[in-house]
Amino acid sequence: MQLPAAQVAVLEAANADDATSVDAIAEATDLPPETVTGAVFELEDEGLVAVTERVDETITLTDEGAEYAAGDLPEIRLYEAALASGADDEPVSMGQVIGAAELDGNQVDIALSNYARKGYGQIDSGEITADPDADPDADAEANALSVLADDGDGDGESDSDGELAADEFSTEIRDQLERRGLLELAETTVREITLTDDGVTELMAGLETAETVGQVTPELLTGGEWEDVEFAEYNVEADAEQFEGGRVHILRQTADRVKDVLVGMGFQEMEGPHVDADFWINDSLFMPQDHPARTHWDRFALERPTHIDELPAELVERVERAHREGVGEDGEGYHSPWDEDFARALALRGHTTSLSTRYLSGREIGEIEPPARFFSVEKVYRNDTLDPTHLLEFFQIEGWVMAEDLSVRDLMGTFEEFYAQFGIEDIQFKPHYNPYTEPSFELFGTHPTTGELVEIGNSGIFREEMLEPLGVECDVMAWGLALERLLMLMYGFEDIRDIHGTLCDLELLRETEVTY
Ligand SMILES: N[C@@H](Cc1ccccc1)C(=O)O
Repeated sequence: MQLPAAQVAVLEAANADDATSVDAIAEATDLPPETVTGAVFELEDEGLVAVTERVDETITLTDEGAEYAAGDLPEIRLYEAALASGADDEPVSMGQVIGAAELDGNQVDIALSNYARKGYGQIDSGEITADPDADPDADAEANALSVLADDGDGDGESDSDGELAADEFSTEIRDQLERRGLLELAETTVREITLTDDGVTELMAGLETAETVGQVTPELLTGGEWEDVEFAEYNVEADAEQFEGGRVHILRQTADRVKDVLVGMGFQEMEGPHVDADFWINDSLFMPQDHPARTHWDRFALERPTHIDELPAELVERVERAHREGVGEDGEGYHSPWDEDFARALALRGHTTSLSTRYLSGREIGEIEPPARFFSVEKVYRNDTLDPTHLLEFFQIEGWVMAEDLSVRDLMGTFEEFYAQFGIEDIQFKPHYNPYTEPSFELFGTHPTTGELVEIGNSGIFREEMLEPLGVECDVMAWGLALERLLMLMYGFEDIRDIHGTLCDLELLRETEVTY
């Protein structure tokens, strides 16, 4: 019988009396396990081998688990230090015992949260006692860790007796250690094969290797050889190693989706600099120069160059006048200093409303006639403190609508229409204050898992004091929404750092489907 090389090798390595695992065959034949698995399925189809499958659970120590297996669990170190300082007699100060146990950082928390649970003693108002009868040698978790560490190759089988290490301690202990992040459980499918009677017969009759081709190469094609060779068949059902390919980050995918939605609602995209003059970021928005958001604590200034070369002189003059005197008959300015040099300072933009003022001023694409709608989905930078809902940079969904007569109903209706496209139907509004809008509203949505209200944006109708110097004569309603917060509402994660930075949740990034 003629068979492809891999199948011949597998048949020769298999046996009629004992089941042989795919891994053992791979080792014996020097073929990759995927190739062996493929060949095994082919041979099973041909009736030459019988295949059995079972799911094995393997246990591996994490780095932290291995560290404790080699040394001691933090709670045991705490207990031993407590004993050594006489805490079995009378309570001793926690600080002293922690120091003596040489526990650092989060190991202190780990020790404290397991100490009383395991009966090593009590911790109460800064003092610790040690139970003289507790026995670290009988600590089931420590013993399970050392069984696993002895296993050496970490394949979940103890080397000495070939039995599963998992059987040597209870599932409660195993689950506890998994919760503590000291071990990882994984399931693998083990396939074993035996030769069938037909398989034995064919083997005895002698096998020949058929020259099959697994891959089409340029040489095969150009030389015309492809016409004569026999191609190996694909088995699309065979297990294969899983490769995690690159993919577009869900934040970027959602940004693209937001752009599609806004374009669908008739908006045009704005573009502009990440580093801009304070004039465009703040002054042209009627933001007083002594506003707290303009202090060096909040903004990322530029060291080189520090100032923009040029600002439109006439516009600067009008903006300055609005700041000093206000606009219109009853107008009131800020009565505070206004300095052009301050307006020329460069910084990373803290909002993309700088793009809106650039476009509204007519400097970007010329005078804009109503009705008009513009948007951007771009990065902004703020010197905030990092926490679960704040990053130093985030994406803002900026937008504005220019028309003759706009009201708060138009603003709210636009948000309802926009968010509904992402399945968010319960937007709430709260009156707010911005120097450049009147009225102003903050937007809130409900977090899908915690049920908490999450601030998702800020909006309003631009004031006369801002629009008049820019030369805009009709109404403009505008907003800045946080893309990351929209994502939180869509996918239910609670910490923005799950999708950003070194602590991000890779599984979430790999598996989340951006649907709309
Ligand atoms: N610039 C505001 C958003 C906003 C834009 C336009 C009008 C009103 C509000 C912010 O960053 O929070």
